[in-house]
Amino acid sequence: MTVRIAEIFGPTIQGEGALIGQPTVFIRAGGCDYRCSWCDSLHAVDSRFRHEWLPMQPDQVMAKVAELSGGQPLMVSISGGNPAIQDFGPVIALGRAKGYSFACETQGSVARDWFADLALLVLSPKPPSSGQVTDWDAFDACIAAAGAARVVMKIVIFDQRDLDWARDAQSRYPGLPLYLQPGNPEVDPTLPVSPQALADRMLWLVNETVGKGWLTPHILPQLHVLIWGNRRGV
Ligand SMILES: C[S@@+](CC[C@H](N)C(=O)[O-])C[C@H]1O[C@@H](n2cnc3c(N)ncnc32)[C@H](O)[C@@H]1O
Ligand SMILES: Nc1nc2[nH]cc(C(=O)O)c2c(=O)[nH]1
Ligand code: SF4
Ligand SMILES: [Mg+2]
Repeated sequence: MTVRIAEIFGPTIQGEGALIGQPTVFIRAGGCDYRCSWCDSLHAVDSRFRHEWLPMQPDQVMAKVAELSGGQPLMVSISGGNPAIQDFGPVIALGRAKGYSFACETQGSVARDWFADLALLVLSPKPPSSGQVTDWDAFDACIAAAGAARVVMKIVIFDQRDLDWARDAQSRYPGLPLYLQPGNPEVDPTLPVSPQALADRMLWLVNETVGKGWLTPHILPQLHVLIWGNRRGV
């Protein structure tokens, strides 16, 4: 069985959420069941780019990961698109046998049994600004599928409405560690990103959460955007 792969890149650092700063290689799956208005990875979502997505066998995927990591087993981050619309079980089994561990980013719309084989499942339900609607039953199924694996929730915030929505999500899942990250409205890979604008969005988010007595979330920027802007493959 092959998987459709938009890109495999690294080693880089995990720029978002619970593993921020950790060296990792990314496997970006092609194809998504969502169409978020502000998606920063359209080259792995929009069918206009479908011709760039390569069908790969699990051993080909892991050979590329090993080449990029210099054969050193590290954390592999599976993202997309939505990797959960495909079967990454064989890739993860092969990688784990070679000493790699795996984290996966998904919106929580499709549950997979291979979630239980992850070192970390990052569930990133989409707030109102995305234009998508969360199916909480599907989200619950993702948490159940993860079993004993570590699970966190990461929510992108563009505005006050998103923040109110995130607060509801947190009260729905009080046991899930919550990571908030400011939304990046400038996702064109050919245009520069303003570090000051990134800092301003972080400041707004900190003031609207910590400053409003909301004390439990982790609030983090997209570190890779700060370093490399919207460049692909970093
Ligand atoms: C490109 S998505 C791929 C994985 C999966 N489809 C998902 O959304 O979780 C990876 C992460 O990037 C976040 N993201 C996408 N576009 C963004 C933007 N414009 N600003 C900030 N975060 C963004 C998503 O919310 C998600 O947490
Ligand atoms: N460095 C880096 N960190 C990331 N964290 C989540 C990413 C993603 O697109 O899923 C991402 C990415 O594309 N690059
Ligand atoms: S779910 Fe993720 S990959 Fe799919 S459109 Fe939204 S942000 Fe992009
Ligand atoms: Mg990204």
